[in-house]
Amino acid sequence: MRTAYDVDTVRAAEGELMALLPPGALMQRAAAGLAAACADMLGRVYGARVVLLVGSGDNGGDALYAGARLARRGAGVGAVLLNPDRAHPEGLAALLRAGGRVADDPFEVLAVADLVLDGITGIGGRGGLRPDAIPLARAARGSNAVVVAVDLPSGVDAGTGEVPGEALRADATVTFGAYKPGLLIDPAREYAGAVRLIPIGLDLPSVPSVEALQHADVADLLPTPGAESDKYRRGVVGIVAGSARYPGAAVLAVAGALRGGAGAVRYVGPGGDAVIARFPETLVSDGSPAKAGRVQAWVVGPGLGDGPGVDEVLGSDVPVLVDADGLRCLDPDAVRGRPAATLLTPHAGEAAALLGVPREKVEAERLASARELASRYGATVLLKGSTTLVADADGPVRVNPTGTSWLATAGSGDVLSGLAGSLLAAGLGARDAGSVAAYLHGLAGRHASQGAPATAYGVAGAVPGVWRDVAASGG
Ligand SMILES: NC(=O)C1=CN([C@@H]2O[C@H](COP(=O)(O)OP(=O)(O)OC[C@H]3O[C@@H](n4cnc5c(N)ncnc54)[C@H](OP(=O)(O)O)[C@@H]3O)[C@@H](O)[C@H]2O)[C@@H](O)CC1
Ligand SMILES: Nc1ncnc2c1ncn2[C@@H]1O[C@H](COP(=O)(O)OP(=O)(O)O)[C@@H](O)[C@H]1O
Ligand SMILES: [K+]
Repeated sequence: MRTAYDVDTVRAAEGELMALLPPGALMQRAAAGLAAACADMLGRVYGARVVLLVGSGDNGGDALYAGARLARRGAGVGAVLLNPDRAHPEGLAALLRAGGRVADDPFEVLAVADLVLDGITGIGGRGGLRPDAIPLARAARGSNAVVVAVDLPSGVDAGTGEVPGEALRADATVTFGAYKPGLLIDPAREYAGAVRLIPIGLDLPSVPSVEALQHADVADLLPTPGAESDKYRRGVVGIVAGSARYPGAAVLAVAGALRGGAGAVRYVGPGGDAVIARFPETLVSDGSPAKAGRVQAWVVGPGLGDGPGVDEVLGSDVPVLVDADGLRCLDPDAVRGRPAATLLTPHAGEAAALLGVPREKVEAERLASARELASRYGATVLLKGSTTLVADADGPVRVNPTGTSWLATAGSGDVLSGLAGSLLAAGLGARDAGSVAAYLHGLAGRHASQGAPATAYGVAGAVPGVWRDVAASGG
């Protein structure tokens, strides 16, 4: 599991450790790791031209000490001090002793730099870049240099992944002690580039604020039939989806559900013929969900239009996943009062409609939006998009790292809902079902696409191969 901690937790852990160590030791650990990472990226340090963007806090101190280490190895290091009177004094002295210097003309050195270290702000930054830093960040981005953010790209919000103004775009981020949520959640994640974690010995709590499943975690959660399993014991998932206008959504949701580990898939709705034509193993009916037979979980909504079934399914006593058209006019009280888990799977537009805010606000504030929805509905919320989040009202939020923007194709959300519903029927809790489904779906998107446009149907077809790969990594 990859874990990320909010700023207060990181500061508390740093404080405890600092009390046990000689002054400055922690910053030296950070700077040593940072300098080593920069040396890797440069390949050859001797003769390399390195520019440090130095703010007024300890983030700038890290950059100055790392710059001193690179200068001692023969790099030409120039520091651009955003606030010369407040630059970290010991760090600046170390740089000057090592042969580094303060740059006279920032834009001149940035234009020819091989590597730029962004030490403007770290976890102490508030708001976006200030006006004096904006042209420097742009010049760094516009140069041929590798741009490396120290701890965080300056201007992003460490705790939430929000980018409140302009921020520095890095090729890589070297972060200290722990991932911060902003390094995993968009839009900030995009500014961070490839993230490298330098351990500095922090003692962190067992419960993080954000976590991301990795192969081995997913392998442990995948349902696997045992000797005594039969199709009912493996779980039956019911799919209420599709309409005369959107018959394909029924096929795609079933396609996902058949790959999600349930022992059987029941389809209820007007798309039975289309479903059977593609998937003869589906149990289809066109009556009401209650008459379709027992299921262990329902999926309701993909391509449903104004079709019936949402209220009836919500009235059942099994876990329910609500997606797409099922999310329109969803009554918080009806969801909150349910005796079993409810998993809502909106994209940003649907989440915005539920929250009564513009879509842009949800996209800018993904973590807060998912949490707010989860709390309003007393449900688990899977907020789709470039980074998919799975949130309950409290506890760690899961962020999915596997997706690809090729998944932004019509119908891929239908496949995801079937997949997640099937995992619910197989017995996973809502948080696990949502995050495992997002993980497999993201990888399946990559396999189906391989850098070219993918179809939603192709994504569903790629799930078994991904499942095998992931299962093989389990203990
Ligand atoms: N603690 C430790 O043990 C370790 C900490 N480590 C390192 O310390 C970093 C945290 O350092 P920090 O607390 O000094 O804060 P930091 O991020 O440098 O920024 C604060 C300064 O920036 C300013 N400022 C604020 N917003 C701004 C803006 N938008 N644009 C421009 N300026 C802005 C604000 O000043 P103001 O002008 O607001 O008075 C303040 O002076 C952490 O990220 C890691 O790199 C590592 O060495 C490991 C050990
Ligand atoms: N830029 C992106 N990067 C990664 N994944 C994305 C991106 N945009 C969309 N996705 C994923 O693609 C799927 C689209 O789902 P959805 O918006 O419901 O589409 P549809 O309604 O057409 O099925 C979701 O799983 C979402 O997370
Ligand atoms: K920084």
